[in-house]
Amino acid sequence: MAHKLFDIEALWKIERLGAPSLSPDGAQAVVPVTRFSMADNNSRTGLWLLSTRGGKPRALTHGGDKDGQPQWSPRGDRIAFVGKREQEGRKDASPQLYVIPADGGEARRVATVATGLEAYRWLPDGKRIAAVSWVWPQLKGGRAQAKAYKDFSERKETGYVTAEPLYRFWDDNLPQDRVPHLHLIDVDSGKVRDLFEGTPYELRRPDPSAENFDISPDGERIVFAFDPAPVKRIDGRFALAELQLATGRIDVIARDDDYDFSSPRYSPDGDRIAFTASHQGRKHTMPAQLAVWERSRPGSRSGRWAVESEAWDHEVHAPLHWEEDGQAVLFTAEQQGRCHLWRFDLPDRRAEVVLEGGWVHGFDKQAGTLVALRDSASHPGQIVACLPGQPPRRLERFNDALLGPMVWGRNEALWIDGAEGDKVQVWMTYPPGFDPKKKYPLLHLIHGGPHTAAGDVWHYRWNTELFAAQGYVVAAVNYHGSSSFGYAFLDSITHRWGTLELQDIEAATDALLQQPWADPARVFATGGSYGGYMVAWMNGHVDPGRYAAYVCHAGCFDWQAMFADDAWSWHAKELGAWYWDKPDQVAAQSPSTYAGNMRTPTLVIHGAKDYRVPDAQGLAYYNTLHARGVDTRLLWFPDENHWVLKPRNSRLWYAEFLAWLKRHDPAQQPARKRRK
Ligand SMILES: CSCC[C@H](NC=O)C(=O)N[C@@H](CC(C)C)C(=O)N[C@@H](Cc1ccccc1)C(=O)O
Repeated sequence: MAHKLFDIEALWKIERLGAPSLSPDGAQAVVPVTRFSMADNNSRTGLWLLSTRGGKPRALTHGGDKDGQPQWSPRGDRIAFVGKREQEGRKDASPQLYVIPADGGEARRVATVATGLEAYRWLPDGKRIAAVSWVWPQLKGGRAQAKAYKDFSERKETGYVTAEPLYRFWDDNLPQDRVPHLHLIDVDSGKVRDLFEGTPYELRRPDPSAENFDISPDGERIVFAFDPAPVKRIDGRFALAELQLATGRIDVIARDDDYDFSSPRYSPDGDRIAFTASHQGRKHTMPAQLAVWERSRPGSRSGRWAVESEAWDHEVHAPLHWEEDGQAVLFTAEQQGRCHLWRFDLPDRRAEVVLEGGWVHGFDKQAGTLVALRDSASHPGQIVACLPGQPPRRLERFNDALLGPMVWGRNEALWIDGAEGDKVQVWMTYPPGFDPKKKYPLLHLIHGGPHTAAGDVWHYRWNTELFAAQGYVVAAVNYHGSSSFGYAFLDSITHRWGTLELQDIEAATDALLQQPWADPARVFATGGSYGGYMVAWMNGHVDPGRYAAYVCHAGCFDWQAMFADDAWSWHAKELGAWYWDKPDQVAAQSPSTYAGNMRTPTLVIHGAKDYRVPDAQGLAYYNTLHARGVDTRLLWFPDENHWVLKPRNSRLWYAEFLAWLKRHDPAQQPARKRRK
């Protein structure tokens, strides 16, 4: 068999799988599968059925181009999903809810909601669905909403007016006069009722998802997380409320102004609610922990809550999933650059790994069968099933024919001595056929966050295998501040951004340059977002010549100007000051302050739709380097956000990135230039 090197064309041919939903008997999973076209520069998502008992995957939907969020009905006869389709001559202007028989057939639009539908959950009777739609809260009835939506869509003005502190998020201009309400939809008649109409309640505005609410097993109540503050901010502290479906009555059941609550899930008997609680009053960096609210007595509207995982130094990720016996909760959590699926035993307050990562991104469990979406640094997402007493087994081979003939680089985690005398983890990917007796260039990929982690995970935008296939030894340092190494490590950089992280990256460079394969003239550092901040910081702090070139993608350059972004209050907490109170403290943590030292060639990349790190940051850095006569180049995307997501733009991104490294790699210069 001919061996091929992994490249950008192959990367975009990968079929990307989404989170699975299981049938109630656990026999089948439904998953969204997205295929991209480099030629057409777009993607289509369809739904596939995978048997957990054996048998080939079957395509369930064909009609739409973005069929997502599939969920099996409680009786197992139907599958709901959200799509934008054309049916009976009517094309959806906004995403709508569809149902399709689980054994195949035609999908049917359940209802037409002018304001569109997003996240949803089935009610246990299988006849109703609770779904989120953004509505004008002062209006009453679907007709008034539809008229307002039509007027808004057809208006000729493009300007937005707002007095909100949270008016955009990532790349989304949050619809300033609309708020996310829960609606109840009758699946047969298509009748829709706004459950929050006439109340002050709304779901969370940034990305309202199905994690924000849950339906009781008897179908009589809905618990949801809401922000009790009259003015909604990005760092709101959420409480829990319960709605009685029969009467519409809403009771606040858990509120503590020191805590932020999220992701409530009813226990199988409906008398307890698991949720995540982050002790924001103690510090803004506090992780989400597992908490449980317990009803005072069956049927009661009052209860008490407690944090259950306080002694377990891990952040709990939603979704939460109760085990059938009500004794334990499943969720994912990171540990040392991996993300496993855990089972947290409530009586013992003890966590154990149920499915190891790589990285577990989504899962479901029904009737004793578990399915999960899992990837690693050496393969993209795969669906695996765990049947009782059996090892995990793959349910599909979507990408095997494409990726099987490729030669892959080896991945491993090393530990080095980093800042503060701490051991620091470095994820390495070596070029295919790596020979330690030969010389190789070293490429740092510096992760963002800062409170995220590089790890055993498949990345489409910073793909370590793709860079390794180009001959680089790739190093991704989990510097101080990274998640997955405990709270003290994560919080260690607060109010002193840049310092410990730089020591860790430099310590990794020192340690790797000791290796016989490392070529000291061919060391590069690149990063995105907070990783982009770090390479700009390095340009101002590290002697020129140590790194041959940098690549700064969506990097933060000046924290005062970063006040224009969507998360402005969060930076002030991380930096330790508002810029008007302690301008020196903020300036001391800004790369722009050290511009006078910057001499290393830098490729600057930014997207104009980036509201998280506005493109003025990248442009200011690029202009600064020009003004200083430093070799620089700008790759600017008018239509991309914080992340470059379109196939053609991604191909351009990788091409420019690699060309920049090559241009500054002494071993890749024409012989005449090298002799000079
Ligand atoms: C409430 S704001 C949370 C900020 C978040 N940090 C997480 O640790 C974040 O957006 N960080 C940016 C940089 C920041 C503007 C200084 C960042 O580095 N983003 C990274 C990492 C990331 C990925 C996914 C979700 C959140 C962060 C990136 O976009 O790649």
